[in-house]
Amino acid sequence: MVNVTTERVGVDNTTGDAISQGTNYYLSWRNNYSRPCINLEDGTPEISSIPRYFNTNWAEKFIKTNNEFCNISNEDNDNNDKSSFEMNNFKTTSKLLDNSKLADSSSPISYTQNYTNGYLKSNNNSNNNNNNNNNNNNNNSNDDKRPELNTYNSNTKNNTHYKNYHNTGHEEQNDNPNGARIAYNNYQSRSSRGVGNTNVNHNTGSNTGSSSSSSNNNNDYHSTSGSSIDDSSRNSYGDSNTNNYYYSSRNNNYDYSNRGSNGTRQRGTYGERNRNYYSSQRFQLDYNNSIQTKYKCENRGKWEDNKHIPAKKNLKVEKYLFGSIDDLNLVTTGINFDHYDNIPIDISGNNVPEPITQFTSPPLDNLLVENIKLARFNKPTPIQKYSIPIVNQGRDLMACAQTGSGKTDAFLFPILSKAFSLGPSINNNNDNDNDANQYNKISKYRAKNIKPIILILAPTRELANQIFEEARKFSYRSWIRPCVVYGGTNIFTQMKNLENGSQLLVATPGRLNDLMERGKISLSNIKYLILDEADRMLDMGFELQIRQIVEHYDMPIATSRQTLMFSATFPSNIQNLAGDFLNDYIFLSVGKIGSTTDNIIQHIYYVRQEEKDNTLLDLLDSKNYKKKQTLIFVETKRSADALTDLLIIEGYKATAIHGDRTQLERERALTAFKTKRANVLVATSVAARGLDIPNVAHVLNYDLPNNIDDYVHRIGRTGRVGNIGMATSFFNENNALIAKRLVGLLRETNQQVPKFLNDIPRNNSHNNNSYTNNSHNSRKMKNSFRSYRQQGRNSKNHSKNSHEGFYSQRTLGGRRTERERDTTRNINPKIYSVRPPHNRKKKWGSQWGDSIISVDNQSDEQQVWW
Ligand SMILES: Nc1ncnc2c1ncn2[C@@H]1O[C@H](COP(=O)(O)OP(=O)(O)OP(=O)(O)O)[C@@H](O)[C@H]1O
Repeated sequence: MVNVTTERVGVDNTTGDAISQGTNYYLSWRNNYSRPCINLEDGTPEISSIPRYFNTNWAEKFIKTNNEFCNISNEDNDNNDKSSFEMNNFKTTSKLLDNSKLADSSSPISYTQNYTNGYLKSNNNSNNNNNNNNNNNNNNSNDDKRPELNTYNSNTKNNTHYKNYHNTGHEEQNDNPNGARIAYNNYQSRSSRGVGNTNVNHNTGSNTGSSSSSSNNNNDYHSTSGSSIDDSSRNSYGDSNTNNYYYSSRNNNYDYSNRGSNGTRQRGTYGERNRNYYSSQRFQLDYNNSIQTKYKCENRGKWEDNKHIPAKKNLKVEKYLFGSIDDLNLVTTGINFDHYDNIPIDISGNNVPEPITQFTSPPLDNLLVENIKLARFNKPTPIQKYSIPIVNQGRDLMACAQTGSGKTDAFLFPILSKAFSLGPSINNNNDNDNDANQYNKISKYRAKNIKPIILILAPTRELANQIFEEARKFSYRSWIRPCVVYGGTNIFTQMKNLENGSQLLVATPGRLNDLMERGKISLSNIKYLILDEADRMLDMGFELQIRQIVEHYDMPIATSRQTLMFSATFPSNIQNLAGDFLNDYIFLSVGKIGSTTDNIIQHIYYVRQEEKDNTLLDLLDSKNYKKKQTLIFVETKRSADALTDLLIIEGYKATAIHGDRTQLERERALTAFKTKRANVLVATSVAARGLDIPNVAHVLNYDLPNNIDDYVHRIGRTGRVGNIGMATSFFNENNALIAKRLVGLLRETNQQVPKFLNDIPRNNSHNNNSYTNNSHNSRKMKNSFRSYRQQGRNSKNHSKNSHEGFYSQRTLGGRRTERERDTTRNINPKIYSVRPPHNRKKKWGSQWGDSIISVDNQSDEQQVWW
């Protein structure tokens, strides 16, 4: 049963009067409590039961047809009205408004992308009845449904409102025009048990005084507390929580206990998650600001009469782009920066030019050198020394250099410098036109002025964004306008932004293909094609998409463009494949291919699967790691959430980034970590490559990857540009496949190799199947692990930081008591974002659950979205 049903009723969009069916404008609400606001039979309002404001104001707003979008407001409501409703931005597909389905509790409501920023308020005593009625319904409701309307109605009790309420379980950026009244609530919206919701008031603080504020609000923490309440008996908690954080914690605890041990974390998640919404208001603001600035903070030069005319300096923009010297957000070079000069260089190809030693003009453009100074780069890194003259000479390049050694600028500097001095040169090459099929012609025709000359492709959204930011920095004052397009964000906004022209486009392959299919961009003018993380871009996951971009559309052929590929790892099979896209290229490798920098101190600990949590907590509390910015890698999205929950419960400022979070959440999490508002970032492999996060002191592989290259990229998030970093990995039987390569890598970089890794039979770890197939070796390996485990158990005083193993003090001495945990929580009540557990997806319908890929070792573009 559902409690509120909707049905189409014609409404005059200027007067708000209900009119007969057949108009373009529909709106419909009534609750099934047989007090219809609107007579559904003939579409006319029943004046007696329709609140006045429904007639006067709602149509002033935007009420759109076909059940897609309604924006209803009762701004005239003077709060004395009974049964007042207010809803904003209610968007749904037609099925939601199918009355018969809604009325039928046994048939799941199957709609897609149902999205509401709903806002509902009711001050009517009689709604209490309604509410009770709803409670029953809610209790009986089927979890397989997404009970938007249940939830609405369950909240028709006194003084409740929702803001930015997203029914389908995904957080969404709210573009609710109500400004300050925006707040978030996700979890309740999914709860069909909505009684607890009735006392929730989601208040941002800025909400005070708005007509939507109700009596029991005006405190950030109140919303926190209420939001995790799950049954009616807790309403009183909700009430008393109004202004008190502590109670909110108690509510969460209460939930935990009710859920049993397994549910503890889940409820924790909900609770924390809601807290996050409010504590993260600032994140949201930051995000909005940055989006706005992203498009506004420009200072463009011109290309006129075949001359580059740089724009005047703008100190504000300069500060925004280059930061100040004490800016936390900047990565600064470390004490070992000069050691880069000692790394051996391997270079092959015809006519290799001499490396440069300084950033000077020539060979670089004057403006670029000025910008490099603004970025406070004193001298080039080895990869930059070589790549700048190579690209200047017009050569293709396949380059491999250690993580954090400045590869991004190694391709940006020379291409920007060339673009600054050469200007836009329209590609008149007809070869490509001959190849162009009908589709391409259409594409060219429609893609009027969006013809970038530089295209940079990256595997993840965050990396694409980062490269864009770097390009924006170094194209300051120039005629080049960088743009970025990636999935998970509004494609129309991106298209609109592109319409202002873009000479340098950074993209993830999926989104670029999408835009190409829509004919929004033409690649006919591309002079430089760059694949960052090239080995990843050419492996099985992306190769097809890259081929599509390079070969299917109107991009000039390899001889008519310059192609550059960069990565820290380059397996030889991928090198061969890369040859397809390159023309007479130079191969450059700084240091050993696929190796890591010895600025990273690597520890490998033997940790049994079931001891990982405790060991992690011990580690994070230990002297060497305490309060350091720590990036933790796990294998799956689910475990990322679970671990983040645990850390939050234990009082750490933790947040998570993985492919199941919305882009907004991902960006917020990253911002929180970068600005040290969160000290721990739990990530899947989606954050393994390319991300340049300042001050990551410690990378922790809670789960080791199966592939050594992934390991190299992951630990490469620390120890960048000459800084010292620390990487710790938990190793156990599950990681046998990586053991041999790991030992090799540790030796190569002069790290201590733990005995248990040495003990693993040689031929086991490098062949994927040997561990399982070769029973002799398999037994040998198991024995070796067993004796090792035994040794750990017997030795309670085992050194915590021994290279041989890490035995959790918690495991040896017992877990922390509940009280200890509470203490931590109260001392450190600031909680950061996590996403609710994934099982909710399964809960909410097979259409979601079916499409979820649980192992997140894939990048964005590969993930299946609902
Ligand atoms: N010449 C330089 N002097 C000082 N800092 C530099 C220099 N070149 C680059 N950097 C800075 O070094 C940091 C790391 O650079 P970048 O992200 O390009 O590394 P990378 O080699 O691409 O790493 P990864 O392999 O992880 O992608 C950035 O913050 C960048 O601004």
